Amino acid sequence: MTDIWTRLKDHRNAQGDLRIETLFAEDPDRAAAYATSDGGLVFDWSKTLIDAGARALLLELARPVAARRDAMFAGARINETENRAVLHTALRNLDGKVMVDGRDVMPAVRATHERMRDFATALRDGGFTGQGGRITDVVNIGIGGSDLGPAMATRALSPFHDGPRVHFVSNVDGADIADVLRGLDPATTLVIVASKTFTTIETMTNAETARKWMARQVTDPAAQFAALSSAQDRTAEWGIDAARVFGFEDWVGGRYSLWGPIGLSLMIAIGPDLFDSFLAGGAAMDRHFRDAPAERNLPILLALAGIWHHQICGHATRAVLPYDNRLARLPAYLQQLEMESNGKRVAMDGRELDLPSGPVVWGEPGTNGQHAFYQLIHQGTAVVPCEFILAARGHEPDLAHQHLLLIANCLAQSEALMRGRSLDEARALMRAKGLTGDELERQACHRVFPGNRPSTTLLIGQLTPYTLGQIVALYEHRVFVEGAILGINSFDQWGVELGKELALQVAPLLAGEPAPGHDPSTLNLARLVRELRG
Ligand SMILES: O=P(O)(O)OC[C@H]1O[C@H](O)[C@H](O)[C@@H](O)[C@@H]1O
Repeated sequence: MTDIWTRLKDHRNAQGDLRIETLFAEDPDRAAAYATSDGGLVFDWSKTLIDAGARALLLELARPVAARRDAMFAGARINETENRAVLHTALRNLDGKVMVDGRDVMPAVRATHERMRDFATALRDGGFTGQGGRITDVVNIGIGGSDLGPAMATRALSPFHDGPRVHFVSNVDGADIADVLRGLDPATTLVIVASKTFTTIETMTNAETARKWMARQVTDPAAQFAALSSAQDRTAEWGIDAARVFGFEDWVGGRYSLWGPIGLSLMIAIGPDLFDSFLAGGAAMDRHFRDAPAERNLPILLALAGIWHHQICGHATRAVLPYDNRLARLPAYLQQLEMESNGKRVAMDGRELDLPSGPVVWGEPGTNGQHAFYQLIHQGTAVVPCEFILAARGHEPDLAHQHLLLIANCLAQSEALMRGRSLDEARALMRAKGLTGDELERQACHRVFPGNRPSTTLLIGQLTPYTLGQIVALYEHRVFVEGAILGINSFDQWGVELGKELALQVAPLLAGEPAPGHDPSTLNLARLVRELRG
């Protein structure tokens, strides 16, 4: 562990039971000094125990990030275990020139983007039809990065939908596709098979099911399929016409792929111009990440707050709490982005990490979470740093009073987490209710909130394609910064392989075939399943 980590831990230890409120009392400018903004986004990290000393040390920790950031944007093969460049940023900076192995990759990126625009426009204005007429519904079949991004963003931007209805199928559980296809007309439905590798078993199984469903009603099912993939040989083999295949290169990681062809369903829903506005928001965040000094650099500050809470303070999880119902899928999206990227046990050079890697990320929109798990956040024994996300304006002018109530709840939660309620305050409350003596004491202790629980708030004006682009790129770069500081390769995902391999070996067991090498518990469970299936 380098000296700087030790100094940070020492600093935290020296803080002892310092309270966040004390930091505000000592520094009248704290609220403003720890509310960093760019491009209309405000990141308030004042309700944390990061004081001036911690801030200086954290910024020192971030110093080596710049070189790696520049290497990423320059197309260096920073994904070393897969020997790939990392250039999802090229998908949203369409005017640029990006060299990979001496070749400018941007003309091809722009050409695909144009084809996507043309296809989406044709679907939306009726230039492309199904065998039963105008396309009314689009079903995106994909999983992981080929699902979570477009599903999250499509839901987030529902006020901007003016195209065909868009649905998502991901799970290999037949219940998923059955529920989505029920009620759809195959003759007016377009199925998009989204898979970078075009080998993912869930996606290929669902795609086959959709093809059979389509074939029952239309004469040429393949004509109503499109594919998004970097494996164009496989899409052709599967029978999808190259005119409806939108490709991308291996330097776009699955969980970073929303900006290109994998975003087609979103483009169809909101239209190409608003999709470009989403890209512009992401590109603006890229410029900010590249140009802003570390002390005002939002991705760096989000990452440093994360490192402070997880690696330094030892808080095991982080809650993402969007006070925006349309961001309901954001926590799931961030789970893949953050946990698949930084949930590693070895550093880039193969040595075991001597610090914890990324935290468990979880969450639900407010105010719903308040009536479910906030009890633990306020009074449980574990400290859960909370990340609130909030838009000043909603999209329902007639319901502005509800939006104000939503905002009030969000601000109240972060205040309550920090402030808490002392035993004396709890006693006074009980006294006001007429309790006295032992009964007062017995009840009061349950009403104590320890407080001093950290939170940050990301505030935006309104959730639009542009601001969503800013937010998604912000989180991508935050993950990058955390990975760079920890020395992790944030762009591979070897940890998903073993389970996939074993699933193939377990399948014969379920059919009652001999399959050597399984443990007694798995054998027993497979036997019980066979019995229950009859
Ligand atoms: O897009 P695909 O190749 O179908 O991959 C879909 C997903 O599968 C894998 O399990 C990876 O862990 C994910 O990173 C990826 O997004």
